[in-house]
Amino acid sequence: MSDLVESRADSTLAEFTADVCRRLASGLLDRTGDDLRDLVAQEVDGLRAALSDPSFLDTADAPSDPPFVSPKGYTTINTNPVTSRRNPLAPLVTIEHDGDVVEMTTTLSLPYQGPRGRVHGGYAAVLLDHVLWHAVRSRLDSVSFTRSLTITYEQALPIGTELTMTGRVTEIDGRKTFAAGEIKAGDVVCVRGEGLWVSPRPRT
Ligand SMILES: CCCCC/C=C\C/C=C\C/C=C\C/C=C\CCCC(=O)SCCNC(=O)CCNC(=O)[C@H](O)C(C)(C)COP(=O)(O)OP(=O)(O)OC[C@H]1O[C@@H](n2cnc3c(N)ncnc32)[C@H](O)[C@@H]1OP(=O)(O)O
Repeated sequence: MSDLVESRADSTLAEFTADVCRRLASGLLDRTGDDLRDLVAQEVDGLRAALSDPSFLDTADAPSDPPFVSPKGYTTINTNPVTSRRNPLAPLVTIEHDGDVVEMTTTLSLPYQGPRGRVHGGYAAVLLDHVLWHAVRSRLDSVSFTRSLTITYEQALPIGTELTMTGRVTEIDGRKTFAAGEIKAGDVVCVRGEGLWVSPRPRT
């Protein structure tokens, strides 16, 4: 990462706007009528205040995902639908590396619901893909892509409860890296995943 291409205030405004979008996306699914109107009005007021008076925004913390100029000279924004604070599709997650194990936590709200009260299985796969990719990435110098991912849904994965995703590499064989992990709600393993990540063939 190198030069910033936007002021800190503008990056903070962008992330504040993404948070507004997250709250609206949830509110649209659990509020109706006047309750929904109140939420929309409150968020619109917040956006207006943030635009007209920068001191409205809490700038104590540095923006999580400011755009930057990459070492290759491209202006880059983290678009990732799991981790980017600037992408309203991404829930707020923490990611920590502990030796070879990567741990990610998040709590998912209604926009991620499949069956009532349960996380959509496809999004559970997204979370596992991401945490396993991080585990793979931490062991390789090269880029790698998910080639296969097998998901086993053992228990309902709850909405509104903190989830912990863990991932670890199980084998490296040339361009192939195998990884496995799980998603827990509390102490209960709800979803398991295992897969293969392949680095592209070196250019000849
Ligand atoms: C890039 C940024 C880096 C910097 C990062 C820095 C900060 C990070 C910040 C933010 C995060 C950024 C990004 C993270 C994003 C997402 C994370 C999740 C990951 C993804 O979301 S990623 C998208 C989905 N993914 C794809 O878009 C892949 C599409 N695909 C391909 O692009 C090709 O498929 C490719 C190139 C992968 C391989 O192509 P290929 O032609 O080289 O492969 P080939 O067929 O040769 O297979 C090779 C060997 O695997 C064996 N093999 C194959 N299948 C097997 C199986 N099922 N089981 C056992 N073995 C298997 C073969 O038998 C052979 O083995 P052997 O070599 O021993 O013969």
